[in-house]
Amino acid sequence: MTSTPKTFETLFAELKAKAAAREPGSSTVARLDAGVHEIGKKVVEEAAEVWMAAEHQSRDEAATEISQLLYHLQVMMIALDLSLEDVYEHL
Ligand SMILES: N=c1c2ncn([C@@H]3O[C@H](COP(=O)(O)OP(=O)(O)OP(=O)(O)O)[C@@H](O)[C@H]3O)c2ncn1[C@@H]1O[C@H](COP(=O)(O)O)[C@@H](O)[C@H]1O
Repeated sequence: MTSTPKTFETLFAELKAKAAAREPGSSTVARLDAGVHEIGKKVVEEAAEVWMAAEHQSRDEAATEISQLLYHLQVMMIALDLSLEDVYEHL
């Protein structure tokens, strides 16, 4: 059985559901509990890793770092109770 590829939207729905259920063992729940300051540090760390990978590593490594940055941005959105629409309206 093949699984459906994850997208920005499906990952966000998954993270929202885990946060709402306070799923045991979820790293997302732990990051939300740590708070906006800690989430913000991860956003900055992953952004720097995107930059370094873009300049010094492979396209695949850059894609991996970009995926991690997108994840941490989504965690920040949930911490701030922002919806996808709240962000999309500024695109
Ligand atoms: N897509 C991601 C994802 N991207 C990045 N990360 C986290 O961000 C970290 C980034 O890697 P680093 O090299 O910075 O690792 P690190 O320095 O050890 O980071 P820390 O864990 O110490 O903060 C990873 O180790 C993961 O903990 C993610 N954690 C979870 N997801 C997805 O989120 C969903 C929910 O996950 P859980 O909440 O854990 O169930 C699942 O579909 C996961 O695949």
